[in-house]
Amino acid sequence: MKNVLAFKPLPADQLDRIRALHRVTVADPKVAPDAFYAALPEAHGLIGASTPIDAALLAKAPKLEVVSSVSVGVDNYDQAELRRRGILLCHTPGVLDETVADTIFGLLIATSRRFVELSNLVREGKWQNIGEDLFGDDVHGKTLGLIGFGRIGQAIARRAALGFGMRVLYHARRPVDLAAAAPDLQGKATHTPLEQLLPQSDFVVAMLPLSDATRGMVDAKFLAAMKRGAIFINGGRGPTVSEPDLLAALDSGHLRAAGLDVFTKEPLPFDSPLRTHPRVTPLPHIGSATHETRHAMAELATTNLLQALAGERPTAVFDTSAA
Ligand SMILES: NC(=O)C1=CN([C@@H]2O[C@H](COP(=O)(O)OP(=O)(O)OC[C@H]3O[C@@H](n4cnc5c(N)ncnc54)[C@H](OP(=O)(O)O)[C@@H]3O)[C@@H](O)[C@H]2O)C=CC1
Ligand SMILES: O=CC(=O)O
Repeated sequence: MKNVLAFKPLPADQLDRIRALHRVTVADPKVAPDAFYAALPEAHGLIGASTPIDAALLAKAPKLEVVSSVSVGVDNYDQAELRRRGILLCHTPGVLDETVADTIFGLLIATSRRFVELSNLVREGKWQNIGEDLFGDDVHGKTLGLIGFGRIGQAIARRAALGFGMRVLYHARRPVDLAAAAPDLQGKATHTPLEQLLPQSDFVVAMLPLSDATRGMVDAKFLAAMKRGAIFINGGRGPTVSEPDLLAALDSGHLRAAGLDVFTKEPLPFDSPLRTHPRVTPLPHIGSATHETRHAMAELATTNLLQALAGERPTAVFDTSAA
């Protein structure tokens, strides 16, 4: 029997799976720091999400064998330190792709058709004639530029190309072998250099992991290269975008709107201009937040944890060798 520290609450059925084999403490360091730090020195496994796990914290956990994240993105963890210590890092790729792609498509439609602004008109009792000044723009038939074309990017491309008749261009460091990875997208998504993708796209969606290479990638130069009147959506990680540069591009009228599920600082600070900007649709990082998908993520994270603690190779280990 080993010691597991859940740093976020887990669904009851997944906690039961762990409790059948191990001792479990549930303590979120932001909510119950005393209980969390009391359990840390004896913990063999950590499971949870959205909490930075840095070298100082890891130093207080000498027995740790595995960190199992209920997320696909693992930028919150000190990967180099985990690798140095030989601690496995596990995550939840694949099970959330369709749900996140739905969220991103919701943002495409909400921004282009001005859902929030027009819904507020109704709520405020200001619905009169809907004249040209309140019209939106079509989504179907337009050009989508995807920055990041991994599991989730491809699920977004599928909706765009097969459902909405959009032309799909994508940027990633390497072209994807569509015949092997996504045969249904063959001939429907084109690997395109950034400098050609940006001026052609009516919508640019960033679906990037956060790394040294992607931090600040969407900056003034990137935004200036976008087509005038285009819409920018960020579903990856906040720090891949320079928020001041994005605000400047919106305020100058160069960009028509932005849809943002992720921010440099989360929760979004109350004084952030992005919170109330009339042409920004902000969401509270809910890409994967459905009952079904959050449960599937917790289930995969639990499986990863139990496999690691049993000395087996977990289903979804994140490769920290590049850290
Ligand atoms: N908003 C939300 O709730 C959610 C957000 N996310 C975020 O989305 C990210 C992507 O998830 P997923 O699709 O599963 O990840 P994948 O690893 O499958 O895809 C990542 C993509 O980004 C590309 N990429 C990586 N680095 C660069 C770079 N420097 N320049 C250009 N392209 C790059 C990769 O291609 P290549 O390596 O060839 O460059 C690949 O196409 C997660 O890491 C997470 O941060 C995930 C889930 C939910
Ligand atoms: O942002 C969410 C994730 O799974 O990564």
